[in-house]
Amino acid sequence: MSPGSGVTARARRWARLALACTLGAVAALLAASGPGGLLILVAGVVGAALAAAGTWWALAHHGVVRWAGVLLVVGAPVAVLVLYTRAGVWPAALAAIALWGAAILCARKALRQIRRPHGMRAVARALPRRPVLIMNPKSGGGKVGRFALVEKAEALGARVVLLDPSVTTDVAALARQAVAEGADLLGVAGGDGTQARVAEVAAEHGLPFLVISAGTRNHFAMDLGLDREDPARCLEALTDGEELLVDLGTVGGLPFVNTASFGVYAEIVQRPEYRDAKAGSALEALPDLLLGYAGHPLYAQTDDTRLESQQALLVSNNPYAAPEPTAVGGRRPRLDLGVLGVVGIRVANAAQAADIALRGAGAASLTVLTCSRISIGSDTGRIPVALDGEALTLPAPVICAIRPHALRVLVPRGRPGPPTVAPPPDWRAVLALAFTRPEPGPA
Ligand SMILES: Nc1ncnc2c1ncn2[C@@H]1O[C@H](COP(=O)(O)OP(=O)(O)OP(=O)(O)O)[C@@H](O)[C@H]1O
Repeated sequence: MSPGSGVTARARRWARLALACTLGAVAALLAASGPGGLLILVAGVVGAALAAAGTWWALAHHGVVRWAGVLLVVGAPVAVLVLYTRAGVWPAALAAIALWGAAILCARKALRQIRRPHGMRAVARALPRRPVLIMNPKSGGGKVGRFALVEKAEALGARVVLLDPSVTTDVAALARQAVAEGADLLGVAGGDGTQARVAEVAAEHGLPFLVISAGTRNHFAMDLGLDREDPARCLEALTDGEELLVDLGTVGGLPFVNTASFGVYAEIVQRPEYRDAKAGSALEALPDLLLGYAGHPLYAQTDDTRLESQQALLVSNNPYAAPEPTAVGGRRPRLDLGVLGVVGIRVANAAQAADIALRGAGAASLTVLTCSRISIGSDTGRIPVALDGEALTLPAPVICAIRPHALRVLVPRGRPGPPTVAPPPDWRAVLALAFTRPEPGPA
């Protein structure tokens, strides 16, 4: 939307406040005695760049270099604070940082006012009469038992199929059998990988699908706006539900609901020790993967863009709001835009890591785009993929695509809704907003 359309007086006030705070931050820098303002600015930027470079050395190396990196991550911000104090500029620095923070908050608030209402639109549907729910008793460390999901679901008239934790069950086959026996809704209490496999069967048969947030991470449930603290609340959809029509991603013909990750992260989750000691195993493996990756880089081709020598590629079912590698636990504001989100990462040294810390999604080592289809290749015959966090390898090239509005998801009408997303502020839009005449509001 252009800033001129639908601009309200309130949006303009927030935009002007954002600009006033920005000017205030600049004034605080100028007010610092002598070259103090420049010192604050330069020391701040250098400190952030050094901390990012330290992060790179800590992740991409072993031994002494790793420890030197850790020292830099901790030491750089401390050194900046000491410098501010010794130069007597800390009050000005504090004021500048506080005003800059306020400017960003106001800018986001202004932009939120002009954004079109963006929740996914739910429609009323007849409630299911023969729902079948597949539950994994081991998911989320035993949430099925802890929240009495079997008893609660059966009390609402659902048939529950409990997975046997001692064997790996083909859940798609179970779901197909349930459909053959007359199920009119399929649901899963389990991790996102299991959700994807059963969701595909539901989509294939045009049946509604119920997501029960009984996994550990529950990213799909989060972006659907479901309750992640109490999975039992997802069952309310069986008696008071409505439907969302969402997209499904496919990788080499396999379904995914959140992400397909190629490269460094995919290599880490292939390791058998990953499930038991996730952080430790990742730290052990990262140096080889990051620095040794030159041997088998990834390349990718969309309809109009080619990406060369990528270390990691993250393909998501709809784009993330803040597509930066530092935006851990990101969110997708919508799951029904009919496009894949793609983030390509190519970091070879500490300077490029620092560039990402300073410029975020604008850094040269990051590529952020959306597309409806992407082909991913490598000079090896098979490519490791983490599909909704689960490890597999697929023959290259791997084709990722989106199936728009393929899945009907039944959600409770009283769901909490997704947490609000704060995208990075677009200052050109804020500037335009601040000086645009507001449109007359409704009577
Ligand atoms: N089809 C299956 N049959 C039997 N066991 C399974 C099946 N799928 C997963 N498991 C096992 O169940 C456990 C829980 O996995 P699941 O992915 O459901 O939840 P989680 O790991 O707690 O959540 P998340 O996927 O969010 O990390 C794992 O040990 C996994 O190996």
